[in-house]
Amino acid sequence: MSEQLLELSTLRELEEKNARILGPYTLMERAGTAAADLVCHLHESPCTVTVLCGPGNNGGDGYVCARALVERGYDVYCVQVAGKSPKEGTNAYKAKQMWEEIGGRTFEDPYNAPKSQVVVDAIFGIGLNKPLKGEYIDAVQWYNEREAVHVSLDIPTGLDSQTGQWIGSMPGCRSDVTITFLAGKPGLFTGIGQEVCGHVHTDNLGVSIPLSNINLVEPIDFKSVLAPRKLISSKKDFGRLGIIGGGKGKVGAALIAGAAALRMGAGSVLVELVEENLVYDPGCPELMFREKIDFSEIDALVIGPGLGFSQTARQRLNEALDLQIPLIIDADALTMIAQDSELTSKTAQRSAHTVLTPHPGEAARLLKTTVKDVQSDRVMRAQEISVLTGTVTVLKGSGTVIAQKSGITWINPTGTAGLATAGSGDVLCGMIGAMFAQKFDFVSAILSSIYLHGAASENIDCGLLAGDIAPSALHILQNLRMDVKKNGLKQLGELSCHQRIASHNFYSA
Ligand SMILES: NC(=O)C1=CN([C@@H]2O[C@H](COP(=O)(O)OP(=O)(O)OC[C@H]3O[C@@H](n4cnc5c(N)ncnc54)[C@H](O)[C@@H]3O)[C@@H](O)[C@H]2O)[C@@H](O)CC1
Ligand SMILES: Nc1ncnc2c1ncn2[C@@H]1O[C@H](COP(=O)(O)OP(=O)(O)O)[C@@H](O)[C@H]1O
Ligand SMILES: [K+]
Repeated sequence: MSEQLLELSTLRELEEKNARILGPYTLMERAGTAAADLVCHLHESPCTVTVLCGPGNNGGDGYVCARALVERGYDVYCVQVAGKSPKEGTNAYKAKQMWEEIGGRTFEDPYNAPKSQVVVDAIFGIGLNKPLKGEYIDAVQWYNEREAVHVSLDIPTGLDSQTGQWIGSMPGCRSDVTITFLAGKPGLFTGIGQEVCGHVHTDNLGVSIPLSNINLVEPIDFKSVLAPRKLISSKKDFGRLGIIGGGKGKVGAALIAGAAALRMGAGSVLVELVEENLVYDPGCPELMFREKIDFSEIDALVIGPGLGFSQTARQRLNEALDLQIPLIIDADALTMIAQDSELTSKTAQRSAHTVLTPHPGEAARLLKTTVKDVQSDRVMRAQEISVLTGTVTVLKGSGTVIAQKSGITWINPTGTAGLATAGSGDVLCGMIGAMFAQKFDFVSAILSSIYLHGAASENIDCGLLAGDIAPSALHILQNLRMDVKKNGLKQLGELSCHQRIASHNFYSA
């Protein structure tokens, strides 16, 4: 099963329930100890560590972590940020007392702490409910400026655990690693979350986690795509994808999508260019061109890349919406739907699978709002689009959100700024189309494409060409298929490909 991401209200319920079952202080002791384990893993030989502690339970986790590290021979200092001690009688107060009982040293000003190899952010966690001010901002600045390994407990201070945005206008802590407790939170993986959390380790603190509507995409979510192909098979078995694009002067997008679809295994691809003429693409001679695709010839359709807004484009979109085959709607086709309420309701009435792949600008058009508003709560906005249009919505960007109208939602953890290059969205819709043409179940078709598209950019943050993405995604897919063939599906649940790449990169640095 993939990793569950819990919303704030569920986390609070879980916290209360387990405090009743286990006793109020147990989870804090487990969280702080898990954090100490992680620090020891990151820096095996004892070193100097400074822990910034806030006034609440996040700070309490920090004091426990500090004590556990001293017990293992580390030289540890705590900073009571803003001079605020935890309230008497709270768990955090108890944690601080136990820290003092072992002779732990606490400063009020982080600048008095000695140079440290590891700095720990235990200022605020999920309880932050208003913008940081005064000495809290100073402490965050101190943290970010240290030349050290940066570790956040539960969530980087300042980040909204739901939305992945800073609370208020001031930026918060930026970390190399975040150890998050009980379960992941959506905000760690979307918006600026992915950038400021570093690698995220989840520790469930020995507690069983309830099923959630929000999950992280992992290879186990698309196991049907990971089965090897049968030896005896023909191109017909892998379906025929149609792609409609090619508005005036915009031929490239449909060709990029078509080439990506072939790479990802579509048996064949037909391209229709509504306002341009091409009989042959020298860059990808495998593509076949049709003046007008006969819809009875195809198994799935992508419409939108470079489509333009001509009368023909609009008419083809209208016809496409009537089809009873999977439909992937991208780019200009999304804008047309956003601007025409009849097209929107026609989209919502479709009975076959429909996938919308808006970037934040297109999402804003669909919801008649601003890009800023879309980015302020990506999970919520993706869910709103999927309810409005009755589709699966893929809200692209760092931490792509995939929302079904039933409310089931995923966040994709793969991808880098290397994907911020012309045509990478065209590649994605071609990849999704290819998976539908091959008749994988719709969840696997969508999640595999998004995951592999992102993973193809791993370790590359610039200079990637759109045309590089699908070959690299295919390589990763082949490796995953080989892994599954050799070791079975079980190991996928234990360690995702992304985690494997990520942990390898970080720990080997
Ligand atoms: N949920 C759970 O079951 C567990 C929670 N634990 C820790 O507890 C944390 C949550 O603890 P809390 O609810 O005490 O919250 P925090 O420690 O995040 O915040 C503490 C308090 O600070 C105040 N505050 C909020 N924003 C502020 C601001 N801008 N300036 C000044 N004060 C502000 C609030 O009154 C809040 O209650 C988690 O993030 C996690 O680290 C762990 O101990 C393990 C178990
Ligand atoms: N910084 C980033 N981190 C992760 N993924 C990104 C980033 N920037 C872009 N992407 C991905 O690249 C693709 C860009 O799509 P889109 O904006 O439609 O581009 P284009 O119109 O050029 O094809 C999307 O899949 C998006 O999720
Ligand atoms: K924190």
